[in-house]
Amino acid sequence: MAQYVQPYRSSPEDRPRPRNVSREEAMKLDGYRHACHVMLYAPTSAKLFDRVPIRYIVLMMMRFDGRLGFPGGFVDLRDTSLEDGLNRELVEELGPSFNTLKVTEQDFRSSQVREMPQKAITHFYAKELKVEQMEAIEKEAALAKDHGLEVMGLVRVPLYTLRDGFGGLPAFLSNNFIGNSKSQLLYGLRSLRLLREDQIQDAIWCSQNIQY
Ligand SMILES: O=c1[nH]cnc2c1ncn2[C@H]1C[C@H](O)[C@@H](COP(=O)(O)OP(=O)(O)O)O1
Repeated sequence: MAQYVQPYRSSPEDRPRPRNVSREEAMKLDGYRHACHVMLYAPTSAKLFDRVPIRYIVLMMMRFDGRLGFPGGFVDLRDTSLEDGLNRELVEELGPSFNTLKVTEQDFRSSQVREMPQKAITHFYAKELKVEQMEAIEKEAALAKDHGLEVMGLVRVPLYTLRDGFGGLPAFLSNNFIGNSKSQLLYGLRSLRLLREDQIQDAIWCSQNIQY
């Protein structure tokens, strides 16, 4: 359930940055809420315009607040584990597939602690699927409980950069992202080697320096 939180009044540079912690350390910290989100991805041989390789389908969503983020949400560790709580959120946001297609501890990638706007730990997961599973999730999501409410729609992340130097991943990165989901996306692309480091750096640079 989304909660209203007082907006930031400080400039971005003044805000404390989230820090990486191990899963073990994260689980020992007191006084923090835990949120879990997952990057679902699937290798594909599809080509845009029969020419530009899509390479991977990577799923994010447009949230109720107009920002991009990954599926998932807050998990109450008093009555569930991180992964059970995450799968429950996924059923609400994406549909019943996640009663069987479960995200597990093996899909865990990282934890980050933040102090503002409220003390929270964000746990990030990534799960590889087959194209057919991904397409089934996309179809099913329109019938999920949260569709049109907390989830305005699923989006695929373009991993290519078009000839104009901005279309594709750079333009996508210039959107507004919730919390640390943009750094989670870049971390996921990097650590799973869905893109090379130079491709990621170029896309970040173009997203900040070129606008069409
Ligand atoms: O994709 C995300 N990556 C990191 N942090 C995220 C992401 N999406 C939301 N958040 C933040 C925002 C909130 O502080 C918490 C939980 O938000 P949400 O997913 O909207 O969860 P509820 O529906 O409120 O349970 O994580």
